[in-house]
Amino acid sequence: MSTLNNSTNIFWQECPVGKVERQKLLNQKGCVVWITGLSGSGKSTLACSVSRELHSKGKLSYILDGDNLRHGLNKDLGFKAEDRAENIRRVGEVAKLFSDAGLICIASLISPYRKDRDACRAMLPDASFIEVFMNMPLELCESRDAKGLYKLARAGKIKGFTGIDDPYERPLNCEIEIEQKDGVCPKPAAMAGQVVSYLEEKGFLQVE
Ligand SMILES: Nc1ncnc2c1ncn2[C@@H]1O[C@H](COP(=O)(O)OS(=O)(=O)O)[C@@H](OP(=O)(O)O)[C@H]1O
Ligand SMILES: Nc1ncnc2c1ncn2[C@@H]1O[C@H](COP(=O)(O)OP(=O)(O)O)[C@@H](O)[C@H]1O
Repeated sequence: MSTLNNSTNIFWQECPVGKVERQKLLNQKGCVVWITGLSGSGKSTLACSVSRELHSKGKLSYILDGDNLRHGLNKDLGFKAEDRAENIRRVGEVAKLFSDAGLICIASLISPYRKDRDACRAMLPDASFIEVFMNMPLELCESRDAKGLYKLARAGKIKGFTGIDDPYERPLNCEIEIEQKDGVCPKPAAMAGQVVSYLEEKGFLQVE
């Protein structure tokens, strides 16, 4: 029987060093911090700030940024729903590997569909998928328009832009929500503090 076109006759190879041993080495627990939200909501800013804060505490993290991964791993994908689903699935699988390696993996993607995010959650061991919702109003994201994409979307030059003519499904049960206080967005360090405090409280930054 030909095995050229499918993944049959494959076997799981056990590795000599396990996740628990890697976590001991690093004195931290592997997990995935999954940041979701509109373009311009501050996902990358938060990811960078969390990573920097963790680094200063001697904790190893790695950022998987949607925009960056679309330059390589996901360069064959566009923005229709099935491409976004495949984008999220692949990043979920990569995040799972980083988490298994013992790292705090910070994934920063719009990830607009609840079922795609939930599928990533289901790939990870219990409680190690930490969904962070950048709950920023569209008006704020659009006013920032750091890349000029909202302007192009409003002009009809980009079709299917999230929040304009493509959906964004808000999380129903996220672990962390970042939102404005009295109409003001918290500073990046404060947003990162919220995430790092959560990781500390849940015991991800040390092993017993
Ligand atoms: N149609 C459309 N809709 C949304 N975003 C678009 C689109 N076209 C290009 N971009 C740029 O792609 C970045 C989002 O990539 P993601 O991989 O995070 O998207 S997704 O999770 O698959 O929905 C997004 O980056 P961020 O602004 O950092 O979110 C945009 O720069
Ligand atoms: N907490 C914040 N306070 C002020 N400006 C912010 C904050 N977070 C992000 N920004 C700014 O908003 C713009 C979009 O942020 P970015 O992190 O690129 O968003 P996203 O990754 O969700 O597209 C950037 O110019 C960034 O400097």
